Amino acid sequence: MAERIALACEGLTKRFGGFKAVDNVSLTVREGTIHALIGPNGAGKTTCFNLLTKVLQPDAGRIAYFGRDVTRLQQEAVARLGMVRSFQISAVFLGLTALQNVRVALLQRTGLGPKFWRPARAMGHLDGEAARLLGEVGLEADAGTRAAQLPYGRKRALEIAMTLALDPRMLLLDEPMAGLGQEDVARITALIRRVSAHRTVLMVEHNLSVVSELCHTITVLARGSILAEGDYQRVSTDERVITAYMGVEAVQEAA
Ligand SMILES: Nc1ncnc2c1ncn2[C@@H]1O[C@H](COP(=O)(O)OP(=O)(O)OP(=O)(O)O)[C@@H](O)[C@H]1O
Repeated sequence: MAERIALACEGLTKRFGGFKAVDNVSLTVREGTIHALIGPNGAGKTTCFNLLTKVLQPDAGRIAYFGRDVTRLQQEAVARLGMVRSFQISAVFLGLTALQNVRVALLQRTGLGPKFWRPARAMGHLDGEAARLLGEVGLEADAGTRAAQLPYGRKRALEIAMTLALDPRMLLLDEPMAGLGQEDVARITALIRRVSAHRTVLMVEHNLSVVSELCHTITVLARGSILAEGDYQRVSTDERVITAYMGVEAVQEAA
């Protein structure tokens, strides 16, 4: 069977004033793979990710999701097509329990988001599904715990459960390991691998050992352009990639 392309962009460009933060980037994310966007600081990863996730509009280029042109669609519209950017920890309601937070995300999927201040009884039918999603991320025992009380790694897992509540076919994760300690990194790595079964994942990630362990394809950006692409073995031995990373380190050391 022919391999399908989940997400593709062509000639993606974004300027801030006269500066091109993303310069003519074309990449394809194959269905069912975990694909990473890496690169030294200031490479344009976040800008590129924000373009792909519809937070920013490109100045040039086009984006296709499963063959459909989504370049001009809003974030909510692409989410309805199954392309979902992860909830940020800041989007978690700290005063609500883990279960209630997932319920809020489920309401968003059903289009009832803005009306979620409704009697608890009226939302009870969502609790089964919310509990199942908490189980999927290993938080079943924390269903009744207020999000404020959850340790950071568990908040990250809750964030993933809330993202899964939107029933994504493709997950877009923005630095999922940021701020996590060693043990949590291992847990969240395993969790992403688990939830990526039957889904496609694109992630921006600084932690290269996680990238090497988890990702099938890696796109390396530097100065807004693609420097190299391939599996970890290939990109990590690419002279241009080594120079790009070392160059930045050398500049930082000298500063
Ligand atoms: N809103 C903006 N206005 C002006 N310049 C911006 C803006 N956003 C990003 N830039 C610039 O674009 C370049 C790429 O930034 P971006 O945040 O995309 O890089 P990055 O690879 O994600 O970096 P980091 O790893 O440090 O997060 C940087 O030089 C940055 O200063």
